Amino acid sequence: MTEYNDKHNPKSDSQTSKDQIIGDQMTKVTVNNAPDANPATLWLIDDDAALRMVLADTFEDAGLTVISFTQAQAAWTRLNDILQASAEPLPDVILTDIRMPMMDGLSFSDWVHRHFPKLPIVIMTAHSDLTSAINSYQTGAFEYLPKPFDLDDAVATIYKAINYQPNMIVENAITAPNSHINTDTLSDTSSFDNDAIFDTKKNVVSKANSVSKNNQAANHKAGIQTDTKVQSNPNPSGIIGQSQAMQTVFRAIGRLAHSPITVLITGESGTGKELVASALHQHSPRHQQPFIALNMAAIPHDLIESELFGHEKGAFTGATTTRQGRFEQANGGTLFLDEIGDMPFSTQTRLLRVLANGEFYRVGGQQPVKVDVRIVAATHQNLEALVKQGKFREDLFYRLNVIRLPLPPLRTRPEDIPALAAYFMQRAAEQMNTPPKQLHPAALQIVQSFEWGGNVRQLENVCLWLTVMATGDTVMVDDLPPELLESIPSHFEAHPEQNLSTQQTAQNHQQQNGARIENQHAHDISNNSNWQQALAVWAEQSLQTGETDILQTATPEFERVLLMAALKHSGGKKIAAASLLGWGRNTLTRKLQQLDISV
Ligand SMILES: Nc1ncnc2c1ncn2[C@@H]1O[C@H](COP(=O)(O)OP(=O)(O)OP(=O)(O)O)[C@@H](O)[C@H]1O
Repeated sequence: MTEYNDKHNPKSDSQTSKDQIIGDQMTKVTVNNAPDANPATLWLIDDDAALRMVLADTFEDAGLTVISFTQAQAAWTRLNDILQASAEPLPDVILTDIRMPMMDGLSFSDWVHRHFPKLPIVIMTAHSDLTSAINSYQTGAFEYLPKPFDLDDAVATIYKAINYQPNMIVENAITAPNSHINTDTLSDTSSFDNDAIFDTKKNVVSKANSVSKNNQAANHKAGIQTDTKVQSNPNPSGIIGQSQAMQTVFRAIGRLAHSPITVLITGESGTGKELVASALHQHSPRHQQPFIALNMAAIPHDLIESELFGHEKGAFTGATTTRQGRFEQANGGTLFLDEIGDMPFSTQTRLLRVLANGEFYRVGGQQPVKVDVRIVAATHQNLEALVKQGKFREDLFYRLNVIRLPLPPLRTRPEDIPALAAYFMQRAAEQMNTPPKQLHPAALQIVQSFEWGGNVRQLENVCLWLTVMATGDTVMVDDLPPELLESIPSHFEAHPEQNLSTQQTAQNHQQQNGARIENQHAHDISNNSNWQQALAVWAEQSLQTGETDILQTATPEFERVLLMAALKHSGGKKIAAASLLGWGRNTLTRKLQQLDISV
């Protein structure tokens, strides 16, 4: 007989674990290995049996009583019974997947949060984008775990949820002065598959979460509303990124969007500070009010005060009418103060006053103006250093620095580049009214290893440049702009064959090819000591950018490398090279033609 435990009634004599499905609900007899005689109870909801089993084992090993459900609806039914005054106690925490048949995890989380606001829910999802993070937190979830996640991190998150004090979900992150967004519980999400696979017991890899058409009907029956507006556009903020660093940013936006708290976004120029500020506004309750962005570095210092606070008629020469400042224009919404480090000292003092009491005077004004504005500030400068140099007010710094959201430079997250480049190529093509171009894998490799001092903005501009300047549908290495080509180490020419001309003399061909082949070979040996690994990385990146038929792309490249090595070894002699490769002479000739290699 199957039974389930709760924390007030632990099954002390059980030393084994077994699953049994009863109807659509699976209960699990729990092994209580932990010394805690009164373990907390976790309800685990996922329609993937293998994933459920791994997670259940992990949480049991961590000392929890686990009750597993194959569907959110089964858990919902049980919670409904509890709501109808059943004697059964509530779980201490719920961990649920998002996409499941009948009822999805977000709708379930929303319902639970409305009926049991103190019951923490952790949501796991294979869709590690901003929308998933925002949606999860908007349903009142305690935490959001993008798959694949580290099981140790998942356990830590679940225990954090169990110990959490109600009403502290947002405050956790925002009330601690000068807190940075925590990256501790995140793991690398750059590679997830759509099939149910288990990498190792440590990394949970995602499954294909098919959404049942029954979802909406079931939700309707259960009186649950789903946010179809958000779901209809998969990426309304246009923020791309799957790297761990960007996951942290998404979680921060998800957590902070609903709070009126001041946020200081830091990061190099072009990392997306304004985009993130706008996303914070877009996903906030203020989204129907104005989002006003003002760049302190772009306004002459003597105009900043009237720009920010407005002025009365006659306040200064040229002030022929009374004018509202940005603060008034942003009333009810968000004011984004970009390059805050460039704000003049005197304006800093006035800003501090507005932040303190929400009031200010227009330039030349006698009456205080009261506004309700959320401030999001940004800087690429080191504000602490500016404070030390006496250029930035320390008290303003502390007021702005309540929550700091650092954005990672692009060079630290090359795994985001394929998707970003594909996105910008598509956008540029739409702008130019041409079909989108694709980066050849060799060109992409160079793009990914570039330093990107101008960060995402520079990549965006390069994609625009390529859309206009590159000739074919596929951007080859030679098509790249000079700054990228110059960045290639002198011994490395990614695809030397592209530079070979049929008009060169035979001797030139042989000499040049010999040298190029040698260089290429040296590069390959020094960089691809584990070529299978390099190939795996390439395959993963190609698939992430939505490529198909990758074998068709990879096979000629594979042959090209071997062919170049054989030619190098034979000193450019084709018959010898063919024999080194195990090909006949005709095959080699055909391959040279197919691969467009001139020897
Ligand atoms: N993660 C991202 N996904 C998609 N587009 C991005 C991303 N990050 C930045 N961009 C794009 O890059 C460009 C620069 O971004 P943004 O202006 O927000 O950077 P910034 O950090 O505010 O720059 P600056 O400090 O120079 O003002 C914009 O066109 C923006 O849309």
